[in-house]
Amino acid sequence: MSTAERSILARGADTVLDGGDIDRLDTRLSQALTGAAHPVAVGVLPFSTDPAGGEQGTDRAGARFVLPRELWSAAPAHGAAAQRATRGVPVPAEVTPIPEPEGHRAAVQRALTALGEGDLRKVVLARALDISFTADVDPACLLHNLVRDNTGGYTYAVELPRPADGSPGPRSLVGASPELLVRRSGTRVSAHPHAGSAPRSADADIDRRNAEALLGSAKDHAEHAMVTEAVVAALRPLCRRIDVPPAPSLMSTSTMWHLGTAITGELRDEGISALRLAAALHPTPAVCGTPTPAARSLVGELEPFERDYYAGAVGWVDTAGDGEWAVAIRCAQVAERSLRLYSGGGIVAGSDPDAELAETSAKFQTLLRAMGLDLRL
Ligand SMILES: C=C(O[C@H]1C=CC=C(C(=O)O)[C@@H]1O)C(=O)O
Repeated sequence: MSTAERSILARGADTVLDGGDIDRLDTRLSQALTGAAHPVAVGVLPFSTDPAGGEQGTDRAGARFVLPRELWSAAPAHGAAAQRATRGVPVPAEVTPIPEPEGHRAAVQRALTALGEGDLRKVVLARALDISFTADVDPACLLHNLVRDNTGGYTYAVELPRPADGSPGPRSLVGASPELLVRRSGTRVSAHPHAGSAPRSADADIDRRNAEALLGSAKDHAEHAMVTEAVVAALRPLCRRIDVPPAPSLMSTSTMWHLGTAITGELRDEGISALRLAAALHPTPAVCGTPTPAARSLVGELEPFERDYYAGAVGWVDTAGDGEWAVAIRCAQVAERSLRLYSGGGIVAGSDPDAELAETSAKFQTLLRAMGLDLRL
């Protein structure tokens, strides 16, 4: 994982811990970290934290932690990735959107109808893009280009567990997320939810106008406020002090503008690890919706694919319980010759199906650019 502050590189596995139950994993992790070669475990959480996920014999994506054989913590990696890597990302043979653009518009329309009927106030709907290649994709090459293009945020690559269906070959999740789920350093806790989006433009005037329109959009502020409220509600009982800016700020990546709120607090109890904090917050309405159960079930009904690790979290935790977790968005699952890209957006009252489709297309560009692909979707 590479951030604006540092990069962490973990290689090889001394111990691997799999499973769905985060509380049990947290306990097993602190035991395993005692006396480990390195004081850090790196890991990935799926979108669905169903306790059966990752258990033997089930095909649900589960949490996974690795106590690495080798570990380096270094300065940000962006300087070292100045040159674009071209080998390792072959020419695509076939591109399949799931669903087709019309299907995503229809799903947004159905979500808008659902918003008008019950207590649902927001749901995040995603679509996927399957790309097959004639040769293997090198995740390291993709990671290199993502690091090069994204000097802020959290750029990551993590190996995933083998699926229970017996598919061969390694799989990994590679992405560049702007969003901090949670960071813990001693008693200090931070979260930086992002929600509300507009595309960047190469034309400086259009780019500025897009940013201004986002800052002035009541719909985007409402969409954002639901995330901030949920994050504050989850952290407040755990904190003796919590600081929340009165309004979101304009954030940017190389492809998107967002509204973001930097929340900080002071934990009451240093006994709660960064992993337990991540589990207390996940899934926020930035990736699921409000209220969570109704949104989660609508996601399951309307999205024609499993999210697996998309919209989960990627991060690390150390012996002291400190750690940093990014929301696993702007990512692709890489499996030898195939890639699945994911992109989602929040639907609230006032959302427009065409604009939502365009927003997911713009968010795909983070990965497509790193692959050197100029695909208009
Ligand atoms: C769910 C995604 O983005 C989230 C983060 C920032 C802005 C978002 C939005 O405006 O909808 C999403 O909540 C994604 O990129 O797949």
